[in-house]
Amino acid sequence: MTDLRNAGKYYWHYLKRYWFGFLMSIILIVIATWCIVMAPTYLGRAIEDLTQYLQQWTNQAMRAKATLQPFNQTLVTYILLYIVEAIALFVASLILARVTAYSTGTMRVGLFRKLQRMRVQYFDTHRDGDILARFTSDLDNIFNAMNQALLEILLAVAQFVGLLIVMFNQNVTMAWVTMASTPITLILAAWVMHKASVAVNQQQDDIGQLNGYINEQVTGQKVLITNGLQQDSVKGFQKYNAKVRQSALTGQIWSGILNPLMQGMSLLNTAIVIFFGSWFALNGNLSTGAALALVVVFVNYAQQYYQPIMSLTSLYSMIQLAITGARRVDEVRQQPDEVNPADGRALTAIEDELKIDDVHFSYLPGKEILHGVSIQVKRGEMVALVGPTGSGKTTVMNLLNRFYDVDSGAITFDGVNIQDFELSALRQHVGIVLQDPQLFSGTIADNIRYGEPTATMDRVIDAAKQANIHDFIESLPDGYQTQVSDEQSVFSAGQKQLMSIARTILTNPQLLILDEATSNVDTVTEAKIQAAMDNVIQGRTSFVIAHRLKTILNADKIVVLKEGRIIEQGSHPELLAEDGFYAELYHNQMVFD
Ligand SMILES: Nc1ncnc2c1ncn2[C@@H]1O[C@H](COP(=O)(O)OP(=O)(O)OP(=O)(O)O)[C@@H](O)[C@H]1O
Repeated sequence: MTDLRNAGKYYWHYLKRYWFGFLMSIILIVIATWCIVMAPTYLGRAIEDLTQYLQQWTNQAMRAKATLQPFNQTLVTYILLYIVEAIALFVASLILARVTAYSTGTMRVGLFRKLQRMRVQYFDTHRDGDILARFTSDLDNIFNAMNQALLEILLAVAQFVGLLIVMFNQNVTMAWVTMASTPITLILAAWVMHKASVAVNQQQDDIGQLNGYINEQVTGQKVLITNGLQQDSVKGFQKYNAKVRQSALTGQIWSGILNPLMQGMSLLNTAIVIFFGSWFALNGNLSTGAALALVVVFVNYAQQYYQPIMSLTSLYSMIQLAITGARRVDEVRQQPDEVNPADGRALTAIEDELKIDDVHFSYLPGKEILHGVSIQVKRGEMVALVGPTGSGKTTVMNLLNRFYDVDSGAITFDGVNIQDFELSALRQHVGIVLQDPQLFSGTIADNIRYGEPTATMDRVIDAAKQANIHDFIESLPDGYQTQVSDEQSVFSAGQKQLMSIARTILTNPQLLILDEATSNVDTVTEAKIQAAMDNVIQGRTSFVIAHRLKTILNADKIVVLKEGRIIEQGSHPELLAEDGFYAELYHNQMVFD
């Protein structure tokens, strides 16, 4: 029920933008419904007219007065009602198709915009495939249901209300008889629908997990091949697939029961109406024609009465998928946005110093990762973060540009808490070169100017030169205009790293964070990356997460992290003299190098 209410709110949020079209289609649907529910009364009247005509015609004295004119008139009205109904429904369906296309289009854009505003935490804790499933299967389910079911739902509701009004207008007792089976029908329907909705919810979540698994296995294909895990991968897939199959089957069975059940109830209801109608006709003081007409009209109503219920139940699995889709898409919509201060301060430069002051941080409540980390960096200095895996180096980086916010303590630029800066200004001045660089579809030039799309070609080339990748780009047949998504252009990890360094150089950040690549690159590329990093670091305040210590010997300060605590801090010679953890790490690495 909560799902239904939330889905209603979700749909209304988008439909109300197209209220005029929506209103027009509702008006047309009301007109069509009026025609549908009025038609049986004209049928009844035609029967009465015909009976009267036959009675007069069979009576010699009255035969001269017998005329078919009223019967013909009623019949023409009856036919006209169906023509108007057909036209009104056709136009309503055209308008609704347009409303659906536009509102689902807006939903897709809304979801994508939301993804761009959300906190990194969401992406860290949800699998890519599951996020993708919300764009694909969930939004498709919403679109299909709106396209095919919206008209039916509106029509069913209008028809139901219209029918009640007309029935009670015609004959109150017979109206109650027609409605007699409703409570038991509703109880049965609610029970089956509840069972189906549980299964359909499960089905969509299982599909999300299956997509997550496929995504993971496709991305990690090389790891699978090198470890000979293809068979295990298929087994894993079969496990997830079996879950989807099972929940889809359960959902289909429960949804499938609903329609035959309602058909059965409709037949039962018609039988009740015929039985009571005949009894009522025989025992009442109606003329034969009126009694006959009453039974025919209410048998017609009894069938119409269940029609809205049946059309809703036949669409039930589609509607349930759309309700579940709305829940899953709305779940994303409800996620908190990144926190941007109301009157954020502008950030133009780090003039003096950057300070990480007694920072405590946990990704998950109760599981602290950083326990009181303090680092002070003067403008233009280079700080290297070293430490065993899982010691918290990346976490410090995540806090510096507010991927996450500290639990306590503060990070300040020239004494101003970074949480007080305008978020976009902060991000603009904190450049990050990630371990695993990402290229986007477009040309190499587009990729280098990704952070500053208006940069001139001269600046792009200059950045590429500083990043030691210009010669390579020039050697390509299309140079800077080479499409990176082209199947012909597959770049090595080192080349991607260099392009990503060029991209960062172009944005000219005040603070630079380099997550040193751990991937194995050849020694020539390694030297190029090192030179590019030296270029980009030159004169800039920078944090380097170092895995190979020989790359950070010149750092102004080396900070050694272990289990989220700083255990040593100083320059390379100072730390060697201390002969502690760093010295041991260094000597061990030197042996291997
Ligand atoms: N998004 C997250 N949610 C929960 N815990 C996380 C998350 N990211 C990292 N952690 C945990 O935080 C701790 C520190 O991780 P972090 O990535 O900062 O280490 P690191 O020093 O950069 O390691 P490495 O050298 O392997 O990259 C680890 O125990 C890790 O499991």
